Amino acid sequence: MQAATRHSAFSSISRLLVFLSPYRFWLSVKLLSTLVLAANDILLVYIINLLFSSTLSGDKAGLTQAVYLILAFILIGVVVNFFNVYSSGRYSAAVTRDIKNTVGEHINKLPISYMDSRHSGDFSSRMTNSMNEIEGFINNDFAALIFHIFRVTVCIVFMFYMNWQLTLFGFGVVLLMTFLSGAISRPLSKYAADVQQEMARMNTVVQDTIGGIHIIKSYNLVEIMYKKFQDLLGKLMVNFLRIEKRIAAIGSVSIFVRTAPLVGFFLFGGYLVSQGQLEIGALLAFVQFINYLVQGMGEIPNQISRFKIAAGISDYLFELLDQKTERTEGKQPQNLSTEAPTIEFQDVSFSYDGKSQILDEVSFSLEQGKTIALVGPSGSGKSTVFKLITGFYDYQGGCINLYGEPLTEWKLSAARTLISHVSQDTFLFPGSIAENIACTEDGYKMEDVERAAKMANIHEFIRVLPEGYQTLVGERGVKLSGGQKQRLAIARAIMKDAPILLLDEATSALDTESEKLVQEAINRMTRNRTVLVVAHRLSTVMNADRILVLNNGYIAESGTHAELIAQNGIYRRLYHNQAGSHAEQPGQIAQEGA
Ligand SMILES: Nc1ncnc2c1ncn2[C@@H]1O[C@H](COP(=O)(O)OP(=O)(O)OP(=O)(O)O)[C@@H](O)[C@H]1O
Repeated sequence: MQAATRHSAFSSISRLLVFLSPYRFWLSVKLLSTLVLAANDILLVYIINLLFSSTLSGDKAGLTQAVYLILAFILIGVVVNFFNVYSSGRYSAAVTRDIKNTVGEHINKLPISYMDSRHSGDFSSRMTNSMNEIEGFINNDFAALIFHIFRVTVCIVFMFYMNWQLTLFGFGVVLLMTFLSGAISRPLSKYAADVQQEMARMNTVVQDTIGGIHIIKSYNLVEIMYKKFQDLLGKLMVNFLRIEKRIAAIGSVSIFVRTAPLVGFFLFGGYLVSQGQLEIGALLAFVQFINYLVQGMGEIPNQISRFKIAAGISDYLFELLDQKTERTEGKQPQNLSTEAPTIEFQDVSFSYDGKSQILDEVSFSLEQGKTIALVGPSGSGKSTVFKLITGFYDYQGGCINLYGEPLTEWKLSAARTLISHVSQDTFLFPGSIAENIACTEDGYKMEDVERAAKMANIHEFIRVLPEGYQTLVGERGVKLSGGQKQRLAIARAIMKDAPILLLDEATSALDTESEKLVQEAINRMTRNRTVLVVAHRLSTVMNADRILVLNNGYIAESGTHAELIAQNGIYRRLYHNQAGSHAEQPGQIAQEGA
């Protein structure tokens, strides 16, 4: 996993603020109430001063005024505190929801090339752990920082006004503390981002373990996965401890900062009172100011640490938002040419990593209504051809045309409406069988779903299930057999009714009955469609209008079954290898290496 690009803490936090802007009203209530609460604390100092001065001088009017002010202080505290807490509750949940929506929407638009380079656990970690931290920050931490900065500033102004010598002493300590806590808290953003990454890695291992539990158990890999988990937990602990150590150090500095000014104050303040240069009421007010000051000086470094942690986490979260999304503009499927080939590759070259060439100037043309079978050794690039047609990856050389128009000019989602892709690995959404066949956001008609299921030879199986089409399929369809999943995928493609079919025939061995049902379903599905098939079944290969043999990234042979057998090349060898070992069975032609 790449580390998130580090920005300055302020620029990272300013990205969060953009999400706060729709909730300006409640944010303003939070800020205003925070300032009023800080001002109320200053009012308390005034009340203390007034109370003592009036008591010592016997000023009854002053005493009455002090009592009224105490009542006002309590009333303001109660009412404003309510709005202070309520307002942040109002916007923080909404902001978190908005950020999650934005990030979630962005993830959906990210190109497959980016998704392939990440693990799904990484995405879920960003959506959960990172979001919890950010919610805490916008709910409380940033307002606490403003509160203390404001109160400390006002305190300093008043303290200078009351006695500048005593204030200067406190100031020296403040500067020392700021320097120390800044130095200590600087690496916190980095540690926080590291912790998030460790957490993401842990999610990844947990997801892998759960997803692959059958394989893990059957290969006795439980110990290995557990060890991986333990290692990551260990690394996480190290990072947590580093953060805790820093926070503890910051806490120790805070204790020093709390006590040092007080000691100095009492010595120097007592001297000034004894000299008659300071009133006792003013001295007590000064005590309270000092109290606020040291509280602030203790809290501000902590809040700055939280600020830096939040900045590190937002960097990590927003790194996703900085990724370029797929093309959303371009040609729509209107007035499709009836003459142009459905799919045309013109000297297409492609590499995943910019180093090893997977396709090297591949050219072919698939006419409307025809079937081309792609065969070739494992890893020769057959599935990659599909990925390029569906626009999952950008090719580096040549041109791919759909209905005579370059793919690069198509709106990608529009091009995909023309394509049904049946892959080897059928993904089943958590939901009912009917929903899995319909696969659409819009409503669907049950008779259409049933018609597709009948054509795919899966209707009889579904019909006898206790809940029929409403039966829920578990995560990744564990309750269905391989053949049933394949037929469900075929029903899905029939239901989509797209003119182009990309069919990656499953290589998993099926029993004869299941094989027959799947083959019938494929025959019905491919009728009247333009088909590009990665073929493993002999019947599919032999019935194709043309066969392309991919080898080492280029098309080594091309022709009908009869032509290629006559050529005495790779195809003939593949065919005879297979016919030799599976003379009576279809299947596995492409996998039997050349
Ligand atoms: N996302 C990816 N990133 C990097 N390399 C990849 C990626 N997907 C596939 N490859 C590599 O590209 C090459 C071609 O893979 P591809 O899946 O297209 O082969 P294939 O002919 O379909 O193989 P098979 O018949 O085994 O499914 C392989 O060397 C594979 O390792």
